[in-house]
Formats: sequence, C-alpha cells, structure tokens
Amino acid sequence: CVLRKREERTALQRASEHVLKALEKRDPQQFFAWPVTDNIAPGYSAIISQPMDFNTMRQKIDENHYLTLQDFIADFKLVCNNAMQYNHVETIYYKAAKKLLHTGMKLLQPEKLGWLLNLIP
Ligand SMILES: COc1ccc(C(=O)NC2CCC2)cc1-c1cc(C(C)=O)n2cccnc12
Repeated sequence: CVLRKREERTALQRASEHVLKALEKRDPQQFFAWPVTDNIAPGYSAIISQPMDFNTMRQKIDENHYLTLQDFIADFKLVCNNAMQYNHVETIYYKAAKKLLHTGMKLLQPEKLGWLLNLIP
C-alpha cells in the first residue's frame, strides 16, 4: 500500500503554530479558544460579521490557508477586536481581549520574533 506522505509543514505553518500556542497560553479561561455562540452571547452573530477564534485559526494553519504571517496576525486581531466590539468595556471579556491584543503585539515584535520570521522564506 502507498503510505500517504505526511505533508511537510511549511516554515510559515510552524511559525504560526508557535505564535498561536504562545497566545493560547495567555487565554487560560479559554474565552477565545472556541467560536462564541448566540446562546452564550445574545445577538452575537448579528453584531459580529467575521467571527474568529483560536481553534478556527489552528484549522486554517493546518489547511495552509495563511499565505503570510500578516494574514495570521489579522485573524488574531479579529479575535480581540470582535470581543472589544461586542462586549462592553467593563466586562471580563473586553478587558481580557484588550490585554491579549497588547500582549500579542508585543510578542510579535521583530526583536521577539525576528529569529522565527527569518525562517520564513
Ligand atoms: C468561547 O467563549 C466563551 C467560553 C467560555 C466562557 C466562560 O467560561 N465564561 C464564564 C466566565 C464567567 C462565565 C465565556 C466565553 C465567552 C467568550 C466571549 C467573547 C470572546 O466575546 N463571550 C462573550 C459573552 C459571553 N461569553 C463569552
């Protein structure tokens, strides 16, 4: 039988997975891990036109959907900005999203990530 050759992961896929793991560590309550449903967040699907979450991002990495790291970062910003759009400023979700966005942007700075970015051809 012909064994299905496991596709080699590209440098971009490995870099994106590395960053995603670091971002997930900063979401211990897993508020951003899965799609937000209308039953936990009333009216969510009517307010947020482009929902995004970490699990969906992982699927997109595995499907090699991201052509550049900027595409990946855009989805991360979507996760945070959606939460800051739907939730009021005094909620735990707004505050968690604001903190996560700030932390994520620091993590993605070249001096922090330069070595990883150089791996991407
Ligand atoms: C996948 O989304 C979730 C998963 C689990 C929880 C959760 O554990 N909430 C408990 C902490 C106080 C109730 C919340 C959320 C959640 C994320 C969000 C976001 C990201 O907007 N959210 C908004 C309103 C209500 N709930 C949520």
